[in-house]
Amino acid sequence: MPIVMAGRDLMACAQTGSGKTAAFCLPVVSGLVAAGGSGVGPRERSSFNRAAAKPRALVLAPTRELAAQINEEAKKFSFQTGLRVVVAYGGTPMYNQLRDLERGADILVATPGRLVDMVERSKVSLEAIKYLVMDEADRMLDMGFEPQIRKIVDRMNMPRKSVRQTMLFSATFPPEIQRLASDFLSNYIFITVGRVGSSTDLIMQKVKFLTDGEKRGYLLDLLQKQTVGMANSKLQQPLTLVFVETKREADSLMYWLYNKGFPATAIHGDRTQQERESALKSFKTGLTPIMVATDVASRGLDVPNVAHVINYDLPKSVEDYVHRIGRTGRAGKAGSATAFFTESNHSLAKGLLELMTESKQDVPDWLVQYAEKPYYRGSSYGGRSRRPGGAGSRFGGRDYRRGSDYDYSGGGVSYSGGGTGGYSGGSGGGYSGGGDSYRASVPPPRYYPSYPVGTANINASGWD
Ligand SMILES: Nc1ncnc2c1ncn2[C@@H]1O[C@H](COP(=O)(O)OP(=O)(O)OP(=O)(O)O)[C@@H](O)[C@H]1O
Repeated sequence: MPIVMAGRDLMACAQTGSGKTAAFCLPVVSGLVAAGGSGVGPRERSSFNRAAAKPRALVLAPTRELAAQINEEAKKFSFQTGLRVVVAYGGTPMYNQLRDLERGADILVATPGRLVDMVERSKVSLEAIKYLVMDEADRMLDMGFEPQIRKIVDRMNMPRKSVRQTMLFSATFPPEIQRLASDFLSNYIFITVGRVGSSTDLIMQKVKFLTDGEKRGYLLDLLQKQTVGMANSKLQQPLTLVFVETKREADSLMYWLYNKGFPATAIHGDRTQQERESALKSFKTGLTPIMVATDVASRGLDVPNVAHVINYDLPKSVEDYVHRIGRTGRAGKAGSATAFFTESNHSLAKGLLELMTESKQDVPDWLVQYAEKPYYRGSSYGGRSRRPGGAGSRFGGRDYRRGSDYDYSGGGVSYSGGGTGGYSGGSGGGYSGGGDSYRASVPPPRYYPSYPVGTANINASGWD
């Protein structure tokens, strides 16, 4: 927050569920209010003589549900400030969103596709953007989203990077994505809580070796074991999120579970937006305490009290695994995660082993053996991710501008100031950027909390 409030660009990496939303919402709201929030964002007549909203802050998110969630949070944070927060995402008719925009927008939360559409229709102008936030920034910039993001940032009249302030947030930041992301940032500070891409050790991780044919039976066992009897003698499932690879499998598993007596719903990209939202709602409220999901639900979603994340199919990269299991163990609460590992997940073994070891989990011997066995990279490379398995480079995955490890001995917050100028933190001094890299001989100033105040037991000791 102090870095953003000091006007610096920022690449920030902190574990899932540690409160990144507040970390960007509060300083943005504060900055807009300080700049004289009018309550209605400035607007102008476009060439079609229609009002174009000119938000001063833009928050981009990769999924519609996440955009909706950030919108809700941003509204809370700007309560009684007079600022208007508006959301724009696809899958729903544009009409209501446009009506909302017509009343002005100070903060616009959007998914990239719908935003491009609105800018092209002259409903939104990006020329007044002062703050640009990319949540889940590595996903925003991976192969799927990069062209749209470049279009929004470079070719839609947005102020250039030294004029606007740009902030990227995620729990994971592979070096390749950091390199790409730095195109959008100017003289930025990179701050991490814990190691880049690590998971919180509030999550108890287990991994089970299975064949594809054994998965359903084992899933049923797990669900039966965790079913608890309630006082009114009804059986109750704790909230359980089951990740699968394909949309078809999500539907098929949902029906199968339902027929076995487990109330389940499904969320994936082939369902209508209305179906997606009602699935999420019925999961959140516990009506269907089991939700089968594809990666559309892997990032950012904050459902309180998810007790168990099951990776029925493991994802292609360790980064995706970190985000998926991060749907539990949020805001200081404990959670558990079970992964079904099959022969075809070989490429993930090394990264998974490193992650589990680092977060002090019990690692089965067979996983160690798999991690040591060579595998053929070509066939296991999975579409979207830039790297197979994510193995290896994750732990080199700190600030890519630095050649070597720069974690402080305390293991908590690390940061490095880029470029010139640097940032002069408040009390205790200790940090002034100036130059490409900074290796502290003193702990950072108290100015940098290691994790949100009031959140307990998050795995980042820091100096606070
Ligand atoms: N200081 C705090 N004290 C207690 N709870 C907090 C605090 N900050 C955030 N929270 C709560 O923690 C939860 C997780 O926050 P948030 O969704 O912002 O996490 P995140 O870091 O963005 O996670 P992800 O990487 O999964 O997107 C939310 O329910 C939020 O309300």
